[in-house]
Amino acid sequence: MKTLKLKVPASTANLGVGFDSIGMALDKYLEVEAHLSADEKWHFEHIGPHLLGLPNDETHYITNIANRATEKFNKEMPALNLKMFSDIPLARGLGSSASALVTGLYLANHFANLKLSKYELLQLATEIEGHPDNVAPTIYGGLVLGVYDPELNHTDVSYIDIPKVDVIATIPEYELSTEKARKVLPETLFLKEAVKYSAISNTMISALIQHNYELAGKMMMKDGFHEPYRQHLIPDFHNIKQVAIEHGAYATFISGAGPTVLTFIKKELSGKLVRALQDEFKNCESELVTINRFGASQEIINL
Ligand SMILES: Nc1ncnc2c1ncn2[C@@H]1O[C@H](COP(=O)(O)OP(=O)(O)O)[C@@H](O)[C@H]1O
Ligand SMILES: N[C@@H](CCOP(=O)(O)O)C(=O)O
Repeated sequence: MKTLKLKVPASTANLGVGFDSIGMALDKYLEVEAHLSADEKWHFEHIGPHLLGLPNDETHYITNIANRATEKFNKEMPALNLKMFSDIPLARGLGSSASALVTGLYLANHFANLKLSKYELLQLATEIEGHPDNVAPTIYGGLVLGVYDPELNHTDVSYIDIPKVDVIATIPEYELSTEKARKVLPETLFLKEAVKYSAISNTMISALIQHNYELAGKMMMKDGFHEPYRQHLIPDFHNIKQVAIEHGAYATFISGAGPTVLTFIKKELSGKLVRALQDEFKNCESELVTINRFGASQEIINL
């Protein structure tokens, strides 16, 4: 039986100061095997702890996305049988919903024969998500910067080299939905503030391009777009940052909408810090995560 196999990475959005614009793909994955359903109904089999509680019929988010994509191109989405495994914890700021969204689009592209390019998949993904910072690295891999213009319904993206640093994710055991974490943000900023924080963001990117991680890290921790409004939702944030800085980290910031906290640190220092974080914050899982360079991948196999 012809089966589509997808491997779709996690992501960390914002990188401190790039709210809704900057993101990086991580080596954690949503993996899916899909084939046409014999009884024309959707069936999901979830393997592993991270997908617990998700529906196993057509009410699934992935079905919804696949149907939306096919309707847009006046095609029909056939029902599928899916087996899914994920090591991306849900609602932790590691882009689980973006990986599900991208999965839905890849399924539609293949099974409804939409023939969309990666560029077009990105346009569609951003139109649905409203910002490219998770979906762009999920599709392309690496570190991606982007902007979505809702009036033109168009997304532009650009890439820079992935930083040569070690990355530590400190993942709390509780969930924080992006929806809730967006509700605490202000509607507007004064021009003076917007100028200040976009200047910080510009400087951060330039420093990353020059591999000046001291300066990039300093800028990453001066965010004014989201972190000040969200940090109260993550009670350990301040202390995690403190421990990381004491261990020589370049920067510690909220991953996506949180509650995961991400740290950039020199390769020589990362082992000691990850063990210290694990010892100190027992209600969190602290782990070294690598950066994914290639984005979502697919292959067709005969099972
Ligand atoms: N593989 C998946 N299949 C279906 N729905 C998913 C999947 N992954 C995530 N979701 C949905 O997305 C929600 C989490 O999204 P969100 O709050 O944006 O957090 P994050 O994307 O940071 O993990 C989950 O509670 C679930 O409803
Ligand atoms: N820019 C968004 C990113 C949300 O990322 P997620 O991984 O938490 O879904 C935001 O900060 O709200």
